[in-house]
Amino acid sequence: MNGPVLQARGLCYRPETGVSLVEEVGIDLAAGERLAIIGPNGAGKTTLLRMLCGMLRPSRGTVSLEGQRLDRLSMAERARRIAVVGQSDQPDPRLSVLDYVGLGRIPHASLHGQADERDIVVDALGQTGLLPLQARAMGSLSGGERQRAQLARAIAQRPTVLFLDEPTNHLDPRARGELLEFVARLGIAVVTVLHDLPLVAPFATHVAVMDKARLRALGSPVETLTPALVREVFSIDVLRFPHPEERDRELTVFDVPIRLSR
Ligand SMILES: Nc1ncnc2c1ncn2[C@@H]1O[C@H](COP(=O)(O)OP(=O)(O)OP(=O)(O)O)[C@@H](O)[C@H]1O
Repeated sequence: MNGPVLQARGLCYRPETGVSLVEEVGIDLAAGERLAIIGPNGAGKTTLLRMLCGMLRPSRGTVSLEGQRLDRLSMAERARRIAVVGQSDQPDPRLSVLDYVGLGRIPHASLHGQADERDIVVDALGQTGLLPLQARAMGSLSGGERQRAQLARAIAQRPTVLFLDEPTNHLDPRARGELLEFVARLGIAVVTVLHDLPLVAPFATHVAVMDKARLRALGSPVETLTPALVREVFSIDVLRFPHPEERDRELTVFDVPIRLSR
């Protein structure tokens, strides 16, 4: 399809009591595009993500999935087309990794044969490197392994749009890059909250910069991660240098000052 797979118009969220947490956000995402939502703590990133994936009803505005209003789709239809890996997901610690990843197939259960279902689950385990751990209990996994299992469950869902909230939490630096590379290779539309600024440009095709409940900028990484905007929103400097060994690469340094008095 040519139009956006995910479209948001005039999204606002204001709890019954209190100030607005998200104001007037509009977003278009086409198939295969990857949107990183960045911004300081408390800027409204997770609130925006939760509205985009249908977990939170906007106070105003609409979200559409492949041209259909999200709030008019049945729960089953949403579950077939949207997968979410949230920050506070608490997988049942007694489930085996295999059974947990298999939960991703529940929305599709009546549509395929048992053998196909099992192949899809095994494929998701294989893609995330979890085949050797498939018999382990979820409660016995390390933070990084659990993160991968959650991603495997989401992949097994075969969604149109994948939503991730800080997916690189709990992962070491190398694993962070590998996870995002893997997600990018899926080729589907992805929306992720990301705190790892150095990984934003290599991963995302689009960046939404949230600050104080508002969309401060929306565009490509080059358009949005400018030194002026990064300084204004995050209060840190961003510096770019030619890579000393690879001629076509630039190194970007986010200069986070830790000044200890002696
Ligand atoms: N239901 C709610 N009622 C009142 N305030 C809320 C509610 N949900 C979130 N907040 C507040 O709204 C602000 C934005 O929260 P949100 O989780 O969207 O921020 P965030 O940008 O994802 O932050 P972080 O980077 O710290 O995870 C925070 O100050 C949070 O405490």
